[in-house]
Amino acid sequence: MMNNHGPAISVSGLQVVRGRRRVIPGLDLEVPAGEVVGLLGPSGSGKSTLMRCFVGVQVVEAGTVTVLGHPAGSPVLRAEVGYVTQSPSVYADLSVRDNVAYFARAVGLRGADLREAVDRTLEEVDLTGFASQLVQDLSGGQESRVSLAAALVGRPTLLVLDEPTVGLDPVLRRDLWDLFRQLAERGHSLVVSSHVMDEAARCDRLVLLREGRVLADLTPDELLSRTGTADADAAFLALIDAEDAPSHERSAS
Ligand SMILES: Nc1ncnc2c1ncn2[C@@H]1O[C@H](COP(=O)(O)OP(=O)(O)OP(=O)(O)O)[C@@H](O)[C@H]1O
Repeated sequence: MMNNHGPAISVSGLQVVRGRRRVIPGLDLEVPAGEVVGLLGPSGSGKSTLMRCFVGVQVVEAGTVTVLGHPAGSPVLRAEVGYVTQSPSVYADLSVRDNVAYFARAVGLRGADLREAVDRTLEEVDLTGFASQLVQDLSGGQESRVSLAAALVGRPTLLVLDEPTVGLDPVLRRDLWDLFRQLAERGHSLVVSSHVMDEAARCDRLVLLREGRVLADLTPDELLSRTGTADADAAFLALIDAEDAPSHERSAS
């Protein structure tokens, strides 16, 4: 794991144009190291685009994105940043184990270290019983866990996970969030996007995006106390309503 004493990610003056739309008009953000940071926001608010900037696969119009002290996408970050997109990124005609072993090899693991890392990771994503099955014969939720295992196996310093719990049942979702927590306790940094507001409570920090802007950057407790609501869904709606209210109403409340 890379030694880095600064923030996991630092974004300054970021602007992104996709198609003909300025989908991120100017964004500043600091993601602390060693925490689980939830990236939340409505569909189209820019979560995936921002994650693409973190991993250096998005063309940016202006601004800087610094990851573990290096420009996003630098070759030195290749084994340090794990990224799981919304669409599966594994090989359908290989077995679960061969897929995970392939990604382990790609980050330099060999021999007994490789076997141990693959076994441990399959266990963590609850796929040990499916190790020899071809990916094309798995369910959607199982396949997305193979993608997660592929990103996890090299124990990257930073994990960027785009909606990793979509399509999973409540037990698996809970187990994965427990795993994210354990990884953060061991010093890894995680950025996890989600539509599911009840997952917000499991994060150390929340970044709420709206139309490519940071609407709020706070802890789950701060979110609830600032909005006076009982759950993250209601809190998010309250923040949006507050932003949309005419300014005289906002200052009166
Ligand atoms: N390839 C593309 N070309 C043009 N516009 C795009 C492209 N991909 C995304 N966009 C636009 O960029 C904006 C942000 O999209 P993005 O996928 O980052 O949002 P999101 O918050 O991840 O959404 P969701 O939760 O639905 O996945 C949207 O307005 C979307 O229409």
